[in-house]
Amino acid sequence: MTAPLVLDIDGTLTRADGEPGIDPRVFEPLREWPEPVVIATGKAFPFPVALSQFVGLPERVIAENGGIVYAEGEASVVGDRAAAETAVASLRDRGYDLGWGQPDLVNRWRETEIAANLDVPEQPLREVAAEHGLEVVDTGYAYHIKDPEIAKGDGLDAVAELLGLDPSAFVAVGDSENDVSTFGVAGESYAVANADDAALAAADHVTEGVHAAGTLEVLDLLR
Ligand SMILES: O=C(O)COP(=O)(O)O
Ligand SMILES: [Mg+2]
Repeated sequence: MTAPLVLDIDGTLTRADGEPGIDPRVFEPLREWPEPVVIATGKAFPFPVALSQFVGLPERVIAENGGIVYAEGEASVVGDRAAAETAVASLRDRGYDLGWGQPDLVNRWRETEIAANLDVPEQPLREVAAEHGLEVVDTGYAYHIKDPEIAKGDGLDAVAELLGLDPSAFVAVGDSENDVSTFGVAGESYAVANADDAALAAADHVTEGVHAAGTLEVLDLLR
């Protein structure tokens, strides 16, 4: 039976062959999906909006790990970037930067948290985050310096309410620790086979395929 979907981007809609980018095989089934499709990502707000528009989906997005939620024409911004900025200032004092170079397209449009490259040493990053009451979430694509009270799962509650749906009606697919809260809110959850230990442990099911191949499996199962 089809169900509303909540889908992560990186590691989940990405190409199964290890090449960069979204797997184009997901475009058509998502565009034709008979129920709402919510994109829930750690990326800054413009990225899931653009993905939705290019695929031809109504924009229903959870961005910045729950920091920004948009659906049915309504946006809400939870939290602000200022605390993460002060943590990053401490990081710079210790001689490190965010590792993206300039211009920094990862953080340029980010409103509620800041992301660091995985090349940045983890220990000083975690120390400066903790000094400012923040956490570091490792998505396998970036370290996110964020408010521990903000999570994709709360974003799903908010989007479901805007859609007039029970959050437990959703089927979730994801690949990393930033998807664990989504798995807790959705009624059914799938980790793709490439998922990290936290996502594998939290999911109800694990797909055979990696990345988008795993997500396509879930779509086939539900149809
Ligand atoms: O932005 C990241 O680090 C990962 O993004 P994702 O939540 O879509 O996997
Ligand atoms: Mg991911």
